[in-house]
Amino acid sequence: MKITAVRARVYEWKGKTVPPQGNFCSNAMDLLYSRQETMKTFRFHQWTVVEIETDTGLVGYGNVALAPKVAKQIIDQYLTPLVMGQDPWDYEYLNQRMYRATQAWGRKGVGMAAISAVDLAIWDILGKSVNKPVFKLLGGRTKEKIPCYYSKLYRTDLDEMQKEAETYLKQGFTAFKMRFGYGPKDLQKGVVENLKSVAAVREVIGDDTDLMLECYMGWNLEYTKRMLPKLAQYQPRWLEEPVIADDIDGYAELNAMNIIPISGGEHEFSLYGFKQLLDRKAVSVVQYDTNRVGGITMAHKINALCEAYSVPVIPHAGQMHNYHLTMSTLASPMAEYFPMFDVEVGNELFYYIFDGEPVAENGFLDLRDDVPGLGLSLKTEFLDQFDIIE
Ligand SMILES: O=C(O)[C@H](O)[C@H](O)[C@@H](O)CO
Ligand SMILES: [Mg+2]
Repeated sequence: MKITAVRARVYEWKGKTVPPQGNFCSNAMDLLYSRQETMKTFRFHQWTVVEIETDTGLVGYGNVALAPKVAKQIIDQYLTPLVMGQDPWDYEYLNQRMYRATQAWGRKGVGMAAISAVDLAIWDILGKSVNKPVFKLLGGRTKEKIPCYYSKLYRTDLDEMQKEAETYLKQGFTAFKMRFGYGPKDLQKGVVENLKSVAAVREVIGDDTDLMLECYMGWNLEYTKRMLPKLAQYQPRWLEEPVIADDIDGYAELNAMNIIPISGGEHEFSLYGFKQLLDRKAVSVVQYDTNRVGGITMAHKINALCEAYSVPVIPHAGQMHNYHLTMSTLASPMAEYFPMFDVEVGNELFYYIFDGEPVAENGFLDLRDDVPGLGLSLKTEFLDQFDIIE
């Protein structure tokens, strides 16, 4: 089998969007600007879809949501020439070829995200060529169904957050991730507001559910050290991305305090990036995203590394490319899950582009044994709400 075509298309959403409400979500820009300003950077309203065709007539789909227009340029100009005419079953060789050819500039960030999109499409083809779902090529079914956590609860009015939590508690979720709306610049008033929001959500979901807390890189080491003892009473399962991804020493210091497990990884890349996080005990939960980290080929290796280090893998964002990795390893106990919403941050844009995503029921997701490849097809229903950049 040979790769005969690679197409990278940017889907740019032009439909209705829900602007960030309230203090929405702390983030890395908060140390520079006001939240209303920083929330403008917090938009993922484009997605690049990669289609790879083979001489046997198969078509595989990959995707990338980090800097999608730049990722397209990287795919068109650098990665396509490296995979054209190649056998997709040589996926380790092809992943290494793309990774090593771009080492000078691509080993972190959008370079790896572009490689991931091509790699996902290759694995979609592999599954389709043997009529097996991708997880069956990685280790098979390790769970009857995948437990998942409801992920949203951005910081709005507390009664709105409580209503949202109640809605999804009633749908059977037993794990919830919420976002903080305040950080170091908001001083003690922000500390109080952060604690109020956690208390409000915990009050609704009860003490017998998992609660995860998301900072999205919006705090710093000093502030987090002050917050951890105050948050411990709410028994969070983890505190996510308190500092920026490059502050590995900060992660390690916070994790070593052993007050609340620190999680991260959605902004880390490659097998070596995660080896560094694990060697330095920087995180207690690894959260790579398979469409960022280097693709399925790379994520599969990281799963094995995490198993050896006894650090659980709970990939960022859910979405089918991550569910196959979670299904195929005991190192991954659960998945993140964004239900389909009006387009807000953009985490939900995936649902407007692809068909095939499983819908959570009672806090579980199922992957079918009889759907080959990644199990996705391109949705036509919302095409008129996208500008497509070929
Ligand atoms: O962990 C997550 O889901 C990400 O950090 C989100 O995609 C981001 O929108 C922050 O909530
Ligand atoms: Mg996160």
